[in-house]
Amino acid sequence: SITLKHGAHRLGKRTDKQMQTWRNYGLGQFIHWGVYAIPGGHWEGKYYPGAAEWIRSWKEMPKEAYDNLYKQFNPEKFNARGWAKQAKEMGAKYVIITTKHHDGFCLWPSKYTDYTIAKSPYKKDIIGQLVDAYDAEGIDVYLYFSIIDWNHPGYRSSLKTEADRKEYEDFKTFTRNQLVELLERYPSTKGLWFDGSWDKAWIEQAEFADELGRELREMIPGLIIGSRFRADENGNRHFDTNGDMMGDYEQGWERKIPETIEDIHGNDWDCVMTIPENQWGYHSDWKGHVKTSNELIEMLVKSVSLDGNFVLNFGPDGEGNIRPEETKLAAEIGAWMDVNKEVVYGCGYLDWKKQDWGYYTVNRETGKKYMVVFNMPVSGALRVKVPDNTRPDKAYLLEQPESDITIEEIHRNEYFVHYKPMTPVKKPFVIVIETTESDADEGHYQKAKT
Ligand SMILES: Cc1ccc([C@@H]2N[C@@H](C)[C@@H](O)[C@H]2O)cc1
Repeated sequence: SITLKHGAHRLGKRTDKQMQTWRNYGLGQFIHWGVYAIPGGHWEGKYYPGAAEWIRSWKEMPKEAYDNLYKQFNPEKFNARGWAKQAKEMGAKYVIITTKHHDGFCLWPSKYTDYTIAKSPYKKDIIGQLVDAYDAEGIDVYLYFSIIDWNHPGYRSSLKTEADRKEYEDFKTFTRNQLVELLERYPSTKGLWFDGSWDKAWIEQAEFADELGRELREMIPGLIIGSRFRADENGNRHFDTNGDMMGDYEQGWERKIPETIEDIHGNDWDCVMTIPENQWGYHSDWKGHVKTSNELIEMLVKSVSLDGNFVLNFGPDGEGNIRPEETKLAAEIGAWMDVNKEVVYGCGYLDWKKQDWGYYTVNRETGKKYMVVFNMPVSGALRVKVPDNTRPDKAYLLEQPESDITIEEIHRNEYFVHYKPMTPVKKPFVIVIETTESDADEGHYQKAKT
């Protein structure tokens, strides 16, 4: 590997308490809220086919009109306590809230720009109310911050001229000032979720960004920052020139989930996911597939089974309401978590061969192993392959610990867990499997000669 000044400053996973807490969350909530919720994906009767929070970039949306929307922003229905309560009932352990998206509108009264909630009819600090409400529910708060800021005069996506560079220096100072301001105003923040860091102009700022990251981490010891924040001095993002991850967890899994444990390269990671195909901010007319709670629970469990966190996005409307579709899904996920949360919280990857019926998770403290079943085989026989020297002794339904499910040995290190539900299975369910570590008994199985 080569020597880098602004590459990864740590190899391997962080082992401190704050990061252990982060690793054990399992389920998080993303909130995308801002002035883009007012048009909600439409403008003068026209339907915007893109992601609602990007409507300002739509050729049909006059920039002037968008940039004046904040003068109408007065979400009277906004109730931070209600949002936090709903997230608690869903089972979210952390929340990531947009403080400022690419449009540059600040949901907190920043003193570094007038384009903030303080200058809207609503006036009050939205971030402050959300931080207090989620803290009160015991849900850890993380702040989303977009480096891209279409409102700031010094913002550039690339630096072509000396004038660009001069302007961009102001933008860099502004960016730093806002981040320091956020951590000063909201010291209970556990981490920053950066977005909009792919511009060439920002990629050239390896030294500045590295120094800024150091300064922010100094302000809140243990602060957690993902791999999307900065590039190294060779313009490499997420992974530096030596292939080492920059930041505390990988932020590459946006609307996608790794397939195998090899895909995560031994790093912590989060998957951030939308309920429709690709809407983060509020769009009043979702098109295409809207995910069901079964799909979202499977994504959650799949993420946990591969040592990641799953963060589900909510896009409140211009009035401050969480829309009915999201409320319904939050309740369905919460009902499932009420019964099955122990397969998510504090759990991670079990190195048993993945089977078709679903996913294994294991509690990192207790070693308790779970089979989370999504696909019941017609035979009722759930195949389980165990490592050498491991023997499954007992299996029972998490919901009925007295249930005793038959385990049949069918081959060396291979078993059928026989379970035929009495009633049709409508939601994923969990079988706890207990094992004994036994010495290798050769057993009577013969390998085929081929
Ligand atoms: C191409 C693209 C740019 C920005 C995004 C932003 N990242 C998500 C977390 C949302 O904030 C979305 O606007 C998504 C796709």
